[in-house]
Amino acid sequence: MAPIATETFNTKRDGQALEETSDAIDEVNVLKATNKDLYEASEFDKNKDKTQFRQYEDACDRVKNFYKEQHTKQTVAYNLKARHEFHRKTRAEMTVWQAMEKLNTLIDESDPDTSLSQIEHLLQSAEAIRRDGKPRWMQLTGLIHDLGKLLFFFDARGQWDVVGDTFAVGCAFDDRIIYGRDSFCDNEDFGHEIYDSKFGIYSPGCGLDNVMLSWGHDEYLYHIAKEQSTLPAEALAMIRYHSFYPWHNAGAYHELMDDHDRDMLRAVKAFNPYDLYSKSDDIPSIEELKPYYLELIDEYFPNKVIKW
Ligand SMILES: O[C@H]1[C@H](O)[C@@H](O)[C@H](O)[C@@H](O)[C@H]1O
Ligand SMILES: [Fe+2]
Ligand SMILES: [Fe+2]
Repeated sequence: MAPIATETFNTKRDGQALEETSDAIDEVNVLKATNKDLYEASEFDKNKDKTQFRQYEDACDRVKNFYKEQHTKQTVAYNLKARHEFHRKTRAEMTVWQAMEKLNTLIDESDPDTSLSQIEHLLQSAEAIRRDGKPRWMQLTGLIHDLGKLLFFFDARGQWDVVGDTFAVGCAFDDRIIYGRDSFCDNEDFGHEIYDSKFGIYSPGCGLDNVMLSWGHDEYLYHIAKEQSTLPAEALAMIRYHSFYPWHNAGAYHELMDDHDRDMLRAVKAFNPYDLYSKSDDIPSIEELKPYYLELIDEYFPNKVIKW
Protein backbone atom coordinates (compact mmCIF):
# COMPACT_ATOMS: atom_id res chain seq x y z
CA MET A 1 0.00 0.00 0.00
CA ALA A 2 2.64 2.42 1.07
CA PRO A 3 4.61 2.51 -2.25
CA ILE A 4 1.43 3.16 -4.27
CA ALA A 5 0.50 6.01 -1.99
CA THR A 6 3.96 7.48 -2.42
CA GLU A 7 3.72 7.11 -6.18
CA THR A 8 0.36 8.84 -6.30
CA PHE A 9 1.75 11.52 -4.12
CA ASN A 10 4.78 11.98 -6.38
CA THR A 11 2.72 12.13 -9.56
CA LYS A 12 0.54 14.73 -7.98
CA ARG A 13 3.57 16.68 -6.90
CA ASP A 14 5.15 16.49 -10.36
CA GLY A 15 1.97 17.78 -11.93
CA GLN A 16 1.81 20.60 -9.50
CA ALA A 17 5.50 21.37 -10.01
CA LEU A 18 4.98 21.53 -13.77
CA GLU A 19 2.06 23.84 -13.36
CA GLU A 20 4.11 25.97 -11.01
CA THR A 21 7.00 26.10 -13.48
CA SER A 22 4.76 27.25 -16.29
CA ASP A 23 3.20 29.84 -13.96
CA ALA A 24 6.69 31.05 -13.17
CA ILE A 25 7.57 31.30 -16.86
CA ASP A 26 4.38 33.26 -17.52
CA GLU A 27 5.28 35.53 -14.67
CA VAL A 28 8.79 36.13 -16.02
CA ASN A 29 7.34 36.93 -19.44
CA VAL A 30 4.87 39.37 -17.97
CA LEU A 31 7.69 40.95 -16.04
CA LYS A 32 9.80 41.21 -19.17
CA ALA A 33 6.94 42.86 -20.97
CA THR A 34 6.11 45.29 -18.20
CA ASN A 35 9.28 45.80 -16.22
CA LYS A 36 11.12 48.10 -18.57
CA ASP A 37 14.62 49.16 -17.87
CA LEU A 38 14.94 52.39 -15.98
CA TYR A 39 16.65 54.01 -18.95
CA GLU A 40 14.40 52.66 -21.70
CA ALA A 41 12.89 55.44 -23.79
CA SER A 42 9.47 56.53 -22.65
CA GLU A 43 6.43 57.89 -24.43
CA PHE A 44 5.13 59.31 -21.18
CA ASP A 45 5.92 63.00 -21.75
CA LYS A 46 5.55 62.92 -25.54
CA ASN A 47 2.25 64.76 -25.54
CA LYS A 48 3.02 67.18 -22.74
CA ASP A 49 3.40 70.83 -23.56
CA LYS A 50 6.63 71.45 -21.69
CA THR A 51 6.43 75.20 -22.06
CA GLN A 52 3.57 75.09 -19.56
CA PHE A 53 5.77 74.00 -16.65
CA ARG A 54 8.27 75.82 -14.42
CA GLN A 55 7.58 79.28 -15.79
CA TYR A 56 9.12 81.17 -12.91
CA GLU A 57 9.22 84.59 -14.54
CA ASP A 58 5.44 84.46 -15.00
CA ALA A 59 4.82 82.90 -11.60
CA CYS A 60 2.62 84.51 -8.97
CA ASP A 61 3.99 86.53 -6.02
CA ARG A 62 3.59 83.56 -3.69
CA VAL A 63 6.30 81.70 -5.64
CA LYS A 64 8.54 84.75 -6.10
CA ASN A 65 8.37 85.64 -2.40
CA PHE A 66 9.11 82.06 -1.50
CA TYR A 67 12.36 82.03 -3.48
CA LYS A 68 13.46 85.42 -2.16
CA GLU A 69 13.13 84.09 1.37
CA GLN A 70 14.75 80.73 0.59
CA HIS A 71 17.70 82.37 -1.15
CA THR A 72 18.20 84.78 1.73
CA LYS A 73 17.99 82.28 4.58
CA GLN A 74 19.74 79.14 3.28
CA THR A 75 23.24 79.90 4.59
CA VAL A 76 26.17 77.66 5.50
CA ALA A 77 25.53 78.38 9.18
CA TYR A 78 21.85 77.43 8.91
CA ASN A 79 22.67 74.25 7.01
CA LEU A 80 25.15 73.05 9.62
CA LYS A 81 22.58 73.68 12.33
CA ALA A 82 19.77 71.91 10.44
CA ARG A 83 21.88 68.78 9.94
CA HIS A 84 22.90 68.74 13.56
CA GLU A 85 19.25 69.03 14.63
CA PHE A 86 18.23 66.28 12.24
CA HIS A 87 20.66 63.72 13.66
CA ARG A 88 19.83 64.59 17.26
CA LYS A 89 16.39 62.98 17.54
CA THR A 90 13.45 61.07 16.10
CA ARG A 91 10.58 63.45 15.33
CA ALA A 92 7.75 60.94 14.94
CA GLU A 93 7.02 57.26 14.37
CA MET A 94 4.49 56.30 11.70
CA THR A 95 4.07 54.18 8.59
CA VAL A 96 4.80 55.50 5.10
CA TRP A 97 1.09 55.65 4.31
CA GLN A 98 0.32 57.56 7.50
CA ALA A 99 3.08 60.01 6.53
CA MET A 100 1.43 60.52 3.12
CA GLU A 101 -1.89 61.25 4.81
CA LYS A 102 -0.30 63.66 7.26
CA LEU A 103 1.28 65.55 4.40
CA ASN A 104 -2.04 66.05 2.77
CA THR A 105 -2.74 69.42 4.35
CA LEU A 106 0.44 71.04 3.02
CA ILE A 107 0.12 73.25 -0.03
CA ASP A 108 3.58 73.87 -1.48
CA GLU A 109 4.22 77.62 -1.89
CA SER A 110 7.18 77.11 -4.20
CA ASP A 111 5.30 75.20 -6.86
CA PRO A 112 3.86 77.11 -9.81
CA ASP A 113 2.51 73.93 -11.46
CA THR A 114 0.19 72.23 -9.04
CA SER A 115 -2.27 73.12 -6.36
CA LEU A 116 -3.17 69.51 -5.71
CA SER A 117 -2.52 67.93 -2.34
CA GLN A 118 0.79 66.17 -1.86
CA ILE A 119 -0.73 62.69 -1.66
CA GLU A 120 -2.27 63.27 -5.09
CA HIS A 121 1.03 64.47 -6.53
CA LEU A 122 2.82 61.43 -5.09
CA LEU A 123 0.26 59.05 -6.58
CA GLN A 124 0.37 60.84 -9.94
CA SER A 125 4.16 60.41 -10.08
CA ALA A 126 4.06 56.76 -8.99
CA GLU A 127 1.23 55.92 -11.41
CA ALA A 128 3.03 57.53 -14.36
CA ILE A 129 6.09 55.38 -13.61
CA ARG A 130 3.95 52.28 -13.15
CA ARG A 131 1.97 52.82 -16.36
CA ASP A 132 5.28 53.03 -18.18
CA GLY A 133 6.25 49.59 -16.86
CA LYS A 134 9.27 50.85 -14.96
CA PRO A 135 10.81 48.87 -12.06
CA ARG A 136 8.84 48.48 -8.84
CA TRP A 137 11.50 50.24 -6.78
CA MET A 138 11.14 53.24 -9.09
CA GLN A 139 7.36 53.27 -8.67
CA LEU A 140 7.91 53.36 -4.92
CA THR A 141 10.43 56.16 -5.32
CA GLY A 142 7.77 58.15 -7.17
CA LEU A 143 5.34 57.45 -4.35
CA ILE A 144 7.60 58.66 -1.56
CA HIS A 145 9.94 61.20 -3.18
CA ASP A 146 8.28 64.25 -1.58
CA LEU A 147 7.50 62.72 1.81
CA GLY A 148 10.39 64.72 3.26
CA LYS A 149 8.01 67.67 3.22
CA LEU A 150 6.82 66.25 6.54
CA LEU A 151 9.63 68.37 7.95
CA PHE A 152 7.19 71.25 7.73
CA PHE A 153 5.23 69.73 10.64
CA PHE A 154 8.33 69.21 12.78
CA ASP A 155 11.35 71.51 13.03
CA ALA A 156 10.89 73.74 10.00
CA ARG A 157 11.08 77.51 10.27
CA GLY A 158 8.76 78.02 7.34
CA GLN A 159 8.49 76.54 3.87
CA TRP A 160 11.88 77.93 2.82
CA ASP A 161 13.72 75.11 4.60
CA VAL A 162 11.38 72.38 3.30
CA VAL A 163 10.37 72.86 -0.34
CA GLY A 164 11.61 74.43 -3.56
CA ASP A 165 14.59 73.74 -5.81
CA THR A 166 17.90 73.07 -4.09
CA PHE A 167 21.44 74.37 -4.72
CA ALA A 168 24.86 73.92 -3.15
CA VAL A 169 25.80 76.03 -0.15
CA GLY A 170 29.44 76.78 0.68
CA CYS A 171 30.42 77.64 -2.89
CA ALA A 172 29.45 80.35 -5.36
CA PHE A 173 25.73 81.00 -5.88
CA ASP A 174 25.23 79.93 -9.46
CA ASP A 175 23.38 81.95 -12.05
CA ARG A 176 21.51 78.83 -13.18
CA ILE A 177 19.52 78.69 -9.93
CA ILE A 178 15.93 80.02 -10.30
CA TYR A 179 15.97 83.86 -10.39
CA GLY A 180 19.76 83.83 -10.73
CA ARG A 181 22.72 84.71 -8.57
CA ASP A 182 21.49 88.21 -7.73
CA SER A 183 18.48 86.81 -5.91
CA PHE A 184 20.95 85.83 -3.15
CA CYS A 185 22.08 89.41 -2.55
CA ASP A 186 20.60 89.42 0.97
CA ASN A 187 22.12 86.06 1.95
CA GLU A 188 24.87 86.51 4.55
CA ASP A 189 27.17 84.27 2.48
CA PHE A 190 26.78 86.45 -0.62
CA GLY A 191 30.17 87.92 -1.52
CA HIS A 192 31.85 85.84 1.22
CA GLU A 193 35.53 85.29 0.51
CA ILE A 194 35.25 81.47 0.67
CA TYR A 195 31.55 80.53 0.66
CA ASP A 196 30.90 82.55 -2.50
CA SER A 197 34.06 81.58 -4.38
CA LYS A 198 34.01 79.13 -7.30
CA PHE A 199 34.79 75.92 -5.36
CA GLY A 200 34.21 77.38 -1.91
CA ILE A 201 34.73 74.78 0.82
CA TYR A 202 34.90 71.98 -1.81
CA SER A 203 37.49 70.77 -4.30
CA PRO A 204 37.14 69.79 -7.97
CA GLY A 205 35.74 66.25 -8.37
CA CYS A 206 35.14 65.85 -4.62
CA GLY A 207 31.79 64.11 -5.28
CA LEU A 208 28.32 65.34 -4.40
CA ASP A 209 28.21 63.13 -1.31
CA ASN A 210 30.59 65.68 0.15
CA VAL A 211 28.61 68.71 -0.95
CA MET A 212 26.05 70.36 1.32
CA LEU A 213 22.82 70.92 -0.62
CA SER A 214 20.38 73.48 0.74
CA TRP A 215 18.43 71.77 3.53
CA GLY A 216 14.93 70.61 2.76
CA HIS A 217 12.69 67.67 1.88
CA ASP A 218 15.16 65.93 -0.46
CA GLU A 219 18.04 65.80 1.95
CA TYR A 220 15.87 64.81 4.90
CA LEU A 221 14.09 61.93 3.13
CA TYR A 222 17.36 60.75 1.60
CA HIS A 223 18.79 60.05 5.05
CA ILE A 224 15.63 58.28 6.17
CA ALA A 225 15.38 56.10 3.05
CA LYS A 226 19.09 55.29 3.14
CA GLU A 227 18.90 54.07 6.71
CA GLN A 228 15.46 52.42 6.77
CA SER A 229 14.76 51.05 3.29
CA THR A 230 16.38 48.59 0.92
CA LEU A 231 15.97 50.92 -2.09
CA PRO A 232 18.90 50.88 -4.57
CA ALA A 233 21.46 53.69 -5.00
CA GLU A 234 19.57 55.05 -8.04
CA ALA A 235 16.43 55.50 -5.96
CA LEU A 236 18.35 57.27 -3.20
CA ALA A 237 19.85 59.60 -5.81
CA MET A 238 16.39 60.33 -7.27
CA ILE A 239 15.28 61.29 -3.79
CA ARG A 240 18.32 63.36 -2.83
CA TYR A 241 18.66 65.25 -6.10
CA HIS A 242 15.17 65.53 -7.57
CA SER A 243 14.92 69.25 -6.68
CA PHE A 244 18.52 69.95 -7.66
CA TYR A 245 17.45 71.43 -11.03
CA PRO A 246 20.54 73.66 -11.41
CA TRP A 247 22.52 70.39 -11.52
CA HIS A 248 20.31 67.83 -13.28
CA ASN A 249 18.59 70.24 -15.62
CA ALA A 250 20.85 73.28 -16.13
CA GLY A 251 24.32 71.70 -15.97
CA ALA A 252 25.69 73.57 -12.94
CA TYR A 253 28.09 72.04 -10.36
CA HIS A 254 29.39 69.41 -12.79
CA GLU A 255 32.97 70.19 -11.80
CA LEU A 256 32.20 68.84 -8.32
CA MET A 257 31.00 65.44 -9.58
CA ASP A 258 32.80 62.10 -9.32
CA ASP A 259 32.16 58.99 -11.44
CA HIS A 260 29.38 57.74 -9.20
CA ASP A 261 27.56 61.07 -9.58
CA ARG A 262 27.74 60.78 -13.35
CA ASP A 263 25.88 57.45 -13.17
CA MET A 264 23.38 58.88 -10.73
CA LEU A 265 22.75 61.91 -12.93
CA ARG A 266 21.37 59.58 -15.60
CA ALA A 267 19.01 58.04 -13.08
CA VAL A 268 17.82 61.41 -11.78
CA LYS A 269 17.18 62.63 -15.32
CA ALA A 270 15.16 59.48 -16.02
CA PHE A 271 13.04 60.16 -12.96
CA ASN A 272 12.45 63.88 -13.45
CA PRO A 273 9.73 63.82 -16.18
CA TYR A 274 7.47 61.65 -14.00
CA ASP A 275 7.75 64.10 -11.12
CA LEU A 276 7.23 67.22 -13.22
CA TYR A 277 4.92 66.35 -16.11
CA SER A 278 2.58 64.04 -14.17
CA LYS A 279 1.27 67.20 -12.49
CA SER A 280 -1.15 67.66 -15.38
CA ASP A 281 -2.46 64.06 -15.28
CA ASP A 282 -5.89 63.05 -13.99
CA ILE A 283 -6.40 63.07 -10.24
CA PRO A 284 -5.82 59.53 -8.97
CA SER A 285 -8.21 57.67 -6.71
CA ILE A 286 -6.46 57.26 -3.39
CA GLU A 287 -8.64 54.47 -2.01
CA GLU A 288 -8.47 52.42 -5.20
CA LEU A 289 -4.68 52.55 -5.36
CA LYS A 290 -4.00 52.07 -1.67
CA PRO A 291 -3.77 48.22 -1.58
CA TYR A 292 -1.26 48.09 -4.45
CA TYR A 293 1.02 50.65 -2.88
CA LEU A 294 0.77 49.26 0.65
CA GLU A 295 2.24 46.03 -0.66
CA LEU A 296 4.95 47.88 -2.55
CA ILE A 297 5.94 49.86 0.54
CA ASP A 298 6.30 46.61 2.53
CA GLU A 299 8.64 45.24 -0.10
CA TYR A 300 11.31 47.89 0.50
CA PHE A 301 10.70 49.06 4.06
CA PRO A 302 11.37 46.05 6.31
CA ASN A 303 10.02 47.89 9.36
CA LYS A 304 6.44 49.02 8.92
CA VAL A 305 6.81 51.87 11.38
CA ILE A 306 9.38 54.42 10.24
CA LYS A 307 11.36 56.70 12.51
CA TRP A 308 10.93 60.17 11.02
O1 LIG B 1 8.27 73.60 -6.14
C1 LIG B 1 8.80 72.35 -6.33
C2 LIG B 1 8.43 71.41 -5.24
O2 LIG B 1 8.72 71.92 -3.97
C3 LIG B 1 9.07 70.06 -5.44
O3 LIG B 1 8.73 69.14 -4.47
C4 LIG B 1 10.54 70.15 -5.64
O4 LIG B 1 11.07 68.88 -5.78
C5 LIG B 1 10.84 71.03 -6.79
O5 LIG B 1 12.17 71.08 -7.10
C6 LIG B 1 10.27 72.41 -6.54
O6 LIG B 1 10.61 73.28 -7.53
FE1 LIG C 1 10.12 67.53 -4.35
FE1 LIG D 1 7.50 65.99 -6.57
